Amino acid sequence: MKICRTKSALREVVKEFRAQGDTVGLVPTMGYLHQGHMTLVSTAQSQTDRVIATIFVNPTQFGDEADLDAYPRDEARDFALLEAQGVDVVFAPSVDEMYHPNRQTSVETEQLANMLMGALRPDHYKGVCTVVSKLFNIAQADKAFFGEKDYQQLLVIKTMVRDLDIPIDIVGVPTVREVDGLAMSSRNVRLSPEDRKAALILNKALAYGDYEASDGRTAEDLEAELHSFISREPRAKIETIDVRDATSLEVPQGQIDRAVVILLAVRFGDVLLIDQRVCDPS
Ligand SMILES: Nc1ncnc2c1ncn2[C@@H]1O[C@H](COP(=O)(O)OP(=O)(O)OP(=O)(O)O)[C@@H](O)[C@H]1O
Ligand SMILES: CC(C)(CO)[C@@H](O)C(=O)[O-]
Ligand code: BAL
Repeated sequence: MKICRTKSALREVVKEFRAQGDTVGLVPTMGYLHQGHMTLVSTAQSQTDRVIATIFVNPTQFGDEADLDAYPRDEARDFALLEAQGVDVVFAPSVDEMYHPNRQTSVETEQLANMLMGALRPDHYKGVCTVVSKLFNIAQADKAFFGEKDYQQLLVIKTMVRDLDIPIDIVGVPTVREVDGLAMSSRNVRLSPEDRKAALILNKALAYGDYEASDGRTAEDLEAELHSFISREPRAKIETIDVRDATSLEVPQGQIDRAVVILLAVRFGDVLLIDQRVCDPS
């Protein structure tokens, strides 16, 4: 496995792959890898000849300095996992390598970036779109792979690619869960044992919501029911519960009769967890 620290080193490797006629898949991550990331990698390996994983904790998508500082990192372990899985290249640049000191350009999907998680984390999706478009430009991959767990992020990136005519296919990968149902996340290691147990309420709420969605509810009713369901867990501090159209993220009008997505953002201690589920009662 090649480790590239600079953009020019990565461009050179990609040029060699292209010369051999190989297709290239890109898996962007912020490291501290778990089985969710490894599933993105194996999906990429099944669809492209060469796979590049990137590890970069992107400061421009963190509004909260403390969240950035607390973000877990273990590069040696990440490299070992990627190598064992047969990844061709890992791109792990420094912040100075990624960003010009006088950078002036950013990318934003104006509407999608500022609703839901974007309203909760101002400028978050602007930071995501900017770094992801830079990664796309550097790696020139055929396909890029993202988790459905970060549902709004996936839609934001698909929209950016559509609006800016970026020549890449975006592939969404279903959420990988622990055996007890908790969605895998790098932030899970920061949960206390009590909060780790309490966080199981999220997946239970999604199953409950899926069942209730098919029973002639409005989105507003379902949000209220999910609110009382999750509130039964005293350690859960609800940030947002939203039931939205699964493709536009608009508020659905009237009884739910088409695919909606339930989006949860709930804090346990100081850790904000997100989870989602698409429900299609039609
Ligand atoms: N449980 C999961 N199943 C499938 N894909 C996932 C899962 N968790 C993260 N991903 C995807 O992995 C990619 C990199 O995500 P990231 O490195 O931020 O990991 P993370 O576990 O989501 O971290 P955190 O939620 O703590 O920020 C994203 O496309 C994300 O959607
Ligand atoms: C896509 C991403 C790697 C951009 O920094 C990040 O938002 C993530 O890990 O989901
Ligand atoms: N997986 C989303 C990246 C973030 O929380 O910043």
